[in-house]
Amino acid sequence: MNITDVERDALYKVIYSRRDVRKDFISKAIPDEVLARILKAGHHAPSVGFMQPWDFILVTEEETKNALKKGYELASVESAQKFSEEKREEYQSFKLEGILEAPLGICVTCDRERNGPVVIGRTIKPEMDLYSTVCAIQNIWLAARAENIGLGWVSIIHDDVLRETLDIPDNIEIIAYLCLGYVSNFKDKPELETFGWLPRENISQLIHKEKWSKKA
Ligand SMILES: Cc1cc2c(cc1C)N(C[C@H](O)[C@H](O)[C@H](O)COP(=O)(O)O)c1[nH]c(=O)[nH]c(=O)c1N2
Repeated sequence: MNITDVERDALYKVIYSRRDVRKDFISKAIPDEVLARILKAGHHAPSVGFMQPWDFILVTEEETKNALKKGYELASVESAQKFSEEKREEYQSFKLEGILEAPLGICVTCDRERNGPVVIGRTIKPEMDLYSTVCAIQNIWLAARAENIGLGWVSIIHDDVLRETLDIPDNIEIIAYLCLGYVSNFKDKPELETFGWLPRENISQLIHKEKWSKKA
């Protein structure tokens, strides 16, 4: 099956216009069939040895979100201490989660024992199952954008808060908590770029020819 030029352009449009979204969520519910498409896109990600180690916990209840938001707030205070004094205030001014505002949360986990213990491609680098799960997350992120749904990744929260609140067994690795919902707009650039926190790296500085020491 060939991809047409129009289809190719649509894919790049989705890639370049995807954003990490933490605000501007609107109250429109995500229809079940749309969510099913997004999750199926995640489930069709590549995975080491076709291990498919992921699970998706869907969070919609206010009480659950409130518990996670509390966890975020504690972790955010803890995180702020790690920044230099001059950066701290700016860090604290950023909105880095949309746990309560987003209608849907998805916790993505990795079952490190699934289809194991010996998995093709994971014998030498066991962490490949974690990376596979991140591939699923990227598919979800892009599929959500293609559905005009914003998604924000919240990693400023301790695993034990997610584990206890969502009843996740000890042998299951927690990879991400994602906040999803329709939004009033998608920004053109990463917020951290707009606010001058960091610029986008120059890609030519990241491409090496044959050896690390030789830049393209
Ligand atoms: C693994 C991981 C973890 C996080 C993120 C991303 C990824 C990949 N990002 C989003 C991140 O800040 C964002 O992707 C970059 O700033 C680039 O912006 P766009 O995603 O292009 O909009 C993110 N953002 C945020 O506000 N709170 C967070 O806890 C996190 N955590």
